Amino acid sequence: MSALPASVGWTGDAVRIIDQRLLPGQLSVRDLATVDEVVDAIATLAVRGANVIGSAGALGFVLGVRAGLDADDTAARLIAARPTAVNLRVAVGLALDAYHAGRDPLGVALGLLTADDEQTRRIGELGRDELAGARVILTHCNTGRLATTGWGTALGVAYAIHESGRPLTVLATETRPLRQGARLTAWELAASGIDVELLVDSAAAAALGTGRVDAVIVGADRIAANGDTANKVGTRSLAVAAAREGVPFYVAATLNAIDPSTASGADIEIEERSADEVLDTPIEGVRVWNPAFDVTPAELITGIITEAGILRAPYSDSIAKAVQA
Ligand SMILES: CSC[C@H]1O[C@H](OP(=O)(O)O)[C@H](O)[C@@H]1O
Repeated sequence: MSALPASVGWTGDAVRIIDQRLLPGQLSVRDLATVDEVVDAIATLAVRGANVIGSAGALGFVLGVRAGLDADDTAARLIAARPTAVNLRVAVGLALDAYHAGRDPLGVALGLLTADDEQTRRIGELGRDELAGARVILTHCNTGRLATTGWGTALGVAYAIHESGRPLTVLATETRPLRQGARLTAWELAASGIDVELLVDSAAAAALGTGRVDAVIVGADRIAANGDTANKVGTRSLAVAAAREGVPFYVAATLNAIDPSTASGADIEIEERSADEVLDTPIEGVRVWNPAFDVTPAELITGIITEAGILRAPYSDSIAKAVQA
C-alpha cells in the first residue's frame, strides 16, 4: 500500500487527487486546476472522506484566491460542496482566516496535510492500546489512507494493531450505496496485508450476534457538543446492534471533526444525495430517500478516540475539555 499515491496533494498550481470513484479497478490521479473542479470533485466524491475533503477544500481555496476570485465567495462555495463533514468548513475557514490576516493560505493548507498524518497516527496508537484484546473489529465505510492524509481514523487503529504484530481480522461492511467499504476499505486493507472479510450491510447485525466481533470502530463526519455523531449512513444501525449484543462501539476522529457550535445530533445537517445512486433505473412512482449520513446518539458510543486522547461519557464534559485544551 506504500505505493498508493497521496489521497490529496499540491503540485504547485493544482490540487492532486486520486479519483476514488474509479477504485479499485482503476487508480487514476487527477490534477484539479480550478475551484470549480475542486467543488465538483468533492460533491461527486471523486475526492471523499471528511479529513481529505477538508484538505482538498483548503487547497481549492488557494486556487481561487490565486485566480483572483473573491475569497469569501470561494470559501462559501467550497464549504457548500458537502454540508455534513465539519472538517471541510474548519479547513477552508482556516485558509480564509489566513488570507484575511495577510498570511499565505497555502502554508495553512499544506500544514493541514501534515497535521492530519500526525493526528491519525496518534489516533491509531491510542486505539490500538484501548482495544488491547481485540482480534476482530468491524468497521463501516472507508476511513483509511484514502480518507485522510495519514493512515486513517478508524482504519488507523487497524493499521496500528497490524503494525504491532497482533493478529487482526477486519470485518468491512460494503457500505451502500456508493460501496466505500467494498471498493476502498477491503481493497486498501488487503493491499496492506491485513486480513479483511467483506459483508453486506444487512449482515452486520448478524455478525455482531455471533459473538466473534470484539469491537466496532467507525469514523465521524461531525461530532456534536454532546457526543452525538454523524457518520456514513448505516452507522446508527451498527451502534444499535452493537448495544444489543454488548459489543463496544467506538468512534475514531480527529478533533477537527468536533463542532462545539452544534449542540446535538438534531442540529447536524444531513446531506441527501440523488436517487440514481440507489436505483440504476428510475421506477415509475417510486421515491428514493438517500441520506449520506445518519446520527448515532452519544449514549451508544463507548468512547471517541481522538489524537488528544479517548473521550468518554459524559461527552459534553469530555468534549468541552478536549476542544479547550
Ligand atoms: C476520515 S473519513 C470520515 C468519514 O467520511 C466518510 O464519508 P464519505 O465517504 O461520504 O466522504 C465516512 O462517513 C467516514 O466515516
